[in-house]
Parts: sequence; C-alpha cells; structure tokens
Amino acid sequence: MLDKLKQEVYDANMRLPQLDLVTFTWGNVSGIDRDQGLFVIKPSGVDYGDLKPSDMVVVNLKGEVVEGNLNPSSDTPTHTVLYNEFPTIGGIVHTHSPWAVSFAEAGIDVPALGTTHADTFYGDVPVSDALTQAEIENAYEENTGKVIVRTFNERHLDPEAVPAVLVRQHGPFTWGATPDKAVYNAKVLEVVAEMDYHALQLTRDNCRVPQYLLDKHYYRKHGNGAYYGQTNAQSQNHAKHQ
Ligand SMILES: O=C(CO)[C@@H](O)[C@@H](O)COP(=O)(O)O
Repeated sequence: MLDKLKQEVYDANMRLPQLDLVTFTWGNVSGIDRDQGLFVIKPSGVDYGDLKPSDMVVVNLKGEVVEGNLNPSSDTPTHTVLYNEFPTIGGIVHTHSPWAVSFAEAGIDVPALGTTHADTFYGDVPVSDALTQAEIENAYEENTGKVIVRTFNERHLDPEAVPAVLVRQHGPFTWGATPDKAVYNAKVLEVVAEMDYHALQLTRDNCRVPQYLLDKHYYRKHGNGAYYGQTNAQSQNHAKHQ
C-alpha cells in the first residue's frame, strides 16, 4: 500500500541527517495522499541508518495505524492534527535542529531580518505558547498540534505563506506541498535562525526587512507572478542535455 509515497517519505527522512538537521533518532517526516486520506510517517525511535522504505507506517486522518509492523512516530498525533487543520499541506517535518530550537526555548519568533528568510517565509516564523501542564499530561502530542493551529489562528497567519512554527520549549515543525519541500523549509529555517542569532548579537537596532523587500523576495519565488529559476520546459530541456 502506498509504496511510492513510502519511498518518497523514506527519501525525505534520509535527507534530515544528510542536511545535519537531526541527532540520533530525533525528528521525523511524513507525507500524505489526500485522495486516499492516508499519510505515511517514520516509525518511532528507529535509527535513520536502519530505516527502509517498507518500515514507513500508514496512518489515517483519525491517527489510526492502517498498515505497518512498527509503531509510528510518537509525534503522529501532531502530524494528524496538522493534516486535518491545514488541508493544503502534503508533507510535515519535525526536528530538533539546534538554532531553531534555541529560539523555541527562548520563546522568540525567528524574525524576518533578510532576503534569505523572505525567499521562503512571508514574515516571522512564530513561536507558540508553551503547552499547559494539563495539555502536556493529557494527549500531549495532539495538544502540540492544537497549539500550533491556535498560534496560526490567533496571529492570522497563512500556513502556506509561513510553512513553519517553533513549538515553545520543544522545537520546529515545518511543512510544504511535498515531504521534500517540507525538508527544504526545515533547512532554510535552521539556516536563517543561525543568521538571525548572529545579526541580533551584532546589533540591537531594528533590522527587520521592510515590507516592500519582503514582498519582492517572497513573491519572486511564490504565487502567480513568480519568476525565479527556470520554467519546467527550460529545466526539462536542460536535463535532457546533461
Ligand atoms: O520531540 C521528540 C522528542 O523530544 C521526538 O519528536 C523525537 O524524539 C522523534 O521521536 P520519534 O522517533 O519520531 O517517535
């Protein structure tokens, strides 16, 4: 079942250690088949070096395992909430990448300070509220998803325009149209978090990007007016002549 998606999610999971986004077994990637209402996620606690595509666990949108011999990621309830509440996303990543986690632990948004940020995130990457003791002691991972959704609703954020969040005292979740895009967004978040940390060490002045620069860089790569990179035809033609 869903062998192609399992391979895609496996490949995306393997990019986490390749991109230095995870230590040990921390982190996980999932991907969804919206037509079937099923998603595929990394099994819990399995070392990336021991992982196989057939180890991926298939889960429905109620969070129930429908196929797989291994336990799904402990964060499966969080992914379940996000797939239900953010209907356009196709893949989700959770990591403990250190620069993003530093902002999550400090309770600080990753601010939009430059074009590197603006190319991927249309504004600050928000930090959520801390989960309450009750939210932690009961249905913790599901409540983690609910706190993420609450953060976006309360701050009137579009999850497509800002495909990332910092769960306070925990770490980043990112998402995208595909598992691979969610991994890309996770790496960009880690890189801009490190850049922001240093910029904020160098100056206490307001060094946020102005709206017009944010617009230029974000919409240059996203939306109908996007013109960054190559058209599909140009890319296919280029690939043919490799
Ligand atoms: O956040 C944490 C641990 O704090 C988990 O996401 C991480 O260890 C990965 O757990 P899984 O192996 O996916 O169950």
